[in-house]
This record gives sequence, C-alpha cells and structure tokens, in this order.
Amino acid sequence: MEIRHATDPESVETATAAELRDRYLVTDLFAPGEVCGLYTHEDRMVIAGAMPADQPLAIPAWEAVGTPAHLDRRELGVVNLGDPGDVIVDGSAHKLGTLDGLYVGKGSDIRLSGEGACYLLVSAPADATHPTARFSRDTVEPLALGEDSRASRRDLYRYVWGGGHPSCRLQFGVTVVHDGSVWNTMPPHLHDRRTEIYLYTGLAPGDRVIHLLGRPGATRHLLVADRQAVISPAWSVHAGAGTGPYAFVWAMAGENTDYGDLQTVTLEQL
Ligand SMILES: O=C(O)C(=O)C[C@H](O)C(=O)CO
Repeated sequence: MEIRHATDPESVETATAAELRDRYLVTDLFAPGEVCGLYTHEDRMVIAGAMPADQPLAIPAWEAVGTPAHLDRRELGVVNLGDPGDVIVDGSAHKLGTLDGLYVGKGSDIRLSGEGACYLLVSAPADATHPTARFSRDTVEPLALGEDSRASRRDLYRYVWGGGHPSCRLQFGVTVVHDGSVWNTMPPHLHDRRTEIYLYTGLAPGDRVIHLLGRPGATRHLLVADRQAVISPAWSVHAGAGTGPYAFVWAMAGENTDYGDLQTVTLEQL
C-alpha cells in the first residue's frame, strides 16, 4: 500500500510539476487480479482499485490501517467503473452496473467479483455501523448543474451525501459531464472541513482532464488520464476541463456529512 502524507498549501506554489504529481496524482490503482491501495493522511482516507479476474477479491488488511480486517473500524464506498459485477457483503450479492455505487458499513466482510468489473473503493474511519445500501445510477435523481453556453452541463448523482443514507464521515457519488461540455465544478469551491478525492473515468486514451488544485489565487494544474485520481486536501479547489467526454467519482470524508458545507470561489478570487 502506498502512503501519502498530509501537505500544506504553501508548498503547492513552489512545487515542481513532478512533485505535484507525486503528492496529489494517483496513477496505479488498477491491475487485473489485484486490490491496489493508497493511504492518505488527509482525513485518513484510503483509496483503492480492484479488478477481479476469475476469483473474487477481498480487501487486504493493510498494515497502515492497523486492524485485523480493513473494515473493522472503517466504512466504505464502492463505485463500479467497468462491466457489471457482484459485490458480496456478508454473504449477500449486490449487482453493480457501470457507475452504480454501494455503501458498506463498518465491520462488514466484502468480496468483489465479476470479470470485467473494475471497482473504485474509498474508505474512511467510522465509529458506528450503518446498513449496506446499493445505489443505481438509473434510479438516483441527479442534480442538473451547469449550462451548455458555459460548456459545463453535468449530472451529479449523490449516493451518500448526508441527505439520504446515513454514514459516519464518508460521502460519495458520480458526476457525468454532458457531451459537448468540458467543465466540472466551475465555479469551484472549498470545503475546509473535508478532504475530497476525484477519480476520472470514461476518458479516451489520448484525452486528459486538466485539473486545477491549490488555494484560490495560487492554483496549479495536473493532467489526469483515465482511471487516475487526485487527492484534494481541505484547502484546495478541485475543478477541471476535459479534452473529451468523461465522468468522475467524487468521495469525501471529514468533520461532517453536510454536502452543502462548502464555500463557493468566484472567478475573481480564483
Ligand atoms: O460537478 C460538480 O460540481 C461536482 O461533482 C462537485 C463535487 O460533488 C464536489 O466537489 C463536492 O464537494
């Protein structure tokens, strides 16, 4: 498991491009037949990728987490980026189609199966057990955001966000950018009480999202390819423009589960 330490906003301004990638870009989460994990000390989130082959996969008991099983003291969000597959929680199978989500409560046993399925996993510390719940992109009513004339139209599917299914700290969902639009999260925002992870998906091999990070007035950028993620500390904006169609999974953890606890940043401030 890769470990990333928490970082400070000032160093973003003087970091080289390679240092920015080393600190904030996550590139190698998906390998066939494996569960690859990264632990960030930013709100102690774990981000992992699981690509089952002919055998179901379990989440390893990574030493960084320090418990006999990964979910002993954590809750988990799962989003399937690939072909449909089954996630088995405490013996019950939950079918996840492309971009469907699953919340898994603290203490559960989980197995990930389905050749062609590709699961993004995000976990955060938890001190209570909430029920496991499946979220289908076909039945969750999305928030319609942005405008065609600003190239920012997108549908935001909130799976766990404080206003529906309960969680301890975790929130997650999926945003799908409309064809012809390029921008996500513009104008951007900050949420001082939460870390956020963005995982871009659905990009063609030659396309990239140009993702902004850093404090307003001092932003830098990362070029992010398909199935790569960005760690966005509480002090950082997170917004991007794609050179082709894309969607992204967003996942947050921190002080509260109030999705609306954020501060919009104007373009003048940016
Ligand atoms: O397109 C968007 O706007 C988003 O998806 C915003 C994310 O949900 C987010 O940044 C939540 O803090």
